[in-house]
Amino acid sequence: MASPMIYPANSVAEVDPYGLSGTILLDGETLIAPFTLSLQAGWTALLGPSGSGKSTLLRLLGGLDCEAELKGTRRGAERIGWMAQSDLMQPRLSVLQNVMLIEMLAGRKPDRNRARDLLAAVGLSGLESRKPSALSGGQRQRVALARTLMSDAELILLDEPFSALDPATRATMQDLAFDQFAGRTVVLVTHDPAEALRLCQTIWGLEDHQLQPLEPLAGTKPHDLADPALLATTARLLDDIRESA
Ligand SMILES: Nc1ncnc2c1ncn2[C@@H]1O[C@H](COP(=O)(O)OP(=O)(O)OP(=O)(O)O)[C@@H](O)[C@H]1O
Repeated sequence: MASPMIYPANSVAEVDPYGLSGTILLDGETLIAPFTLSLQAGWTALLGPSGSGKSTLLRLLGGLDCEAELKGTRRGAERIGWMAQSDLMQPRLSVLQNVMLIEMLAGRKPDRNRARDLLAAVGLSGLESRKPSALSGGQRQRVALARTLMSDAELILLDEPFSALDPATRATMQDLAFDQFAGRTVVLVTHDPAEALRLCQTIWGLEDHQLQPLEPLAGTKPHDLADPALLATTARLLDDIRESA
């Protein structure tokens, strides 16, 4: 039998470095009641209905500007990889320049070959010189994903990154992101129970101002789309969500 892993008490912060705890207030009212969110390497989902506060929680975790206020503590990263719900495309820049934008803004020399490779990986080869206005919504979302994949930050925050994609492309992009972000700490905001179960080792449900742990699906991620356990657990989770709505 393998001996248990023992961490010295003062190394806890290294093991579990990111998190958020406290209460989130919006206009003086409780948006999210007292909670503790502690993040480990790997994928964590924030699942919940529209307006429950998922994006707000993600923004606060990233230390980004927000209407809401955290009464509590944040353990964030110095640098984050951030994919917003809106694609944040710069309309005057080409697709390729948009993929390299974060590096350019940070004054780093962008890796043009990597940006091209990532555009190919998201299925957009040949569109490098187009302007964002000449792309479909799903194509724009894939440009935004390629831009986030350029990040070498340890903490990656994804706000509904696959929402505009057709089911086949969505699964391919989920697999790509899962592969590319291996070893990092990823927080995924989603409405989709199947997406959360397929990718995430930890799932938090946000509803009625409460953040509560939900049971993830055991086994190696990402789960096959046709995995019977994934289908059955998704159906059960959807039923639970509909019952509590
Ligand atoms: N800029 C803002 N000013 C005032 N209230 C805001 C602002 N942005 C969001 N809110 C409010 O904060 C609450 C939480 O919004 P948030 O965007 O975090 O929810 P969400 O769960 O991410 O929703 P969705 O799934 O629809 O994106 C909502 O009641 C929303 O109306």
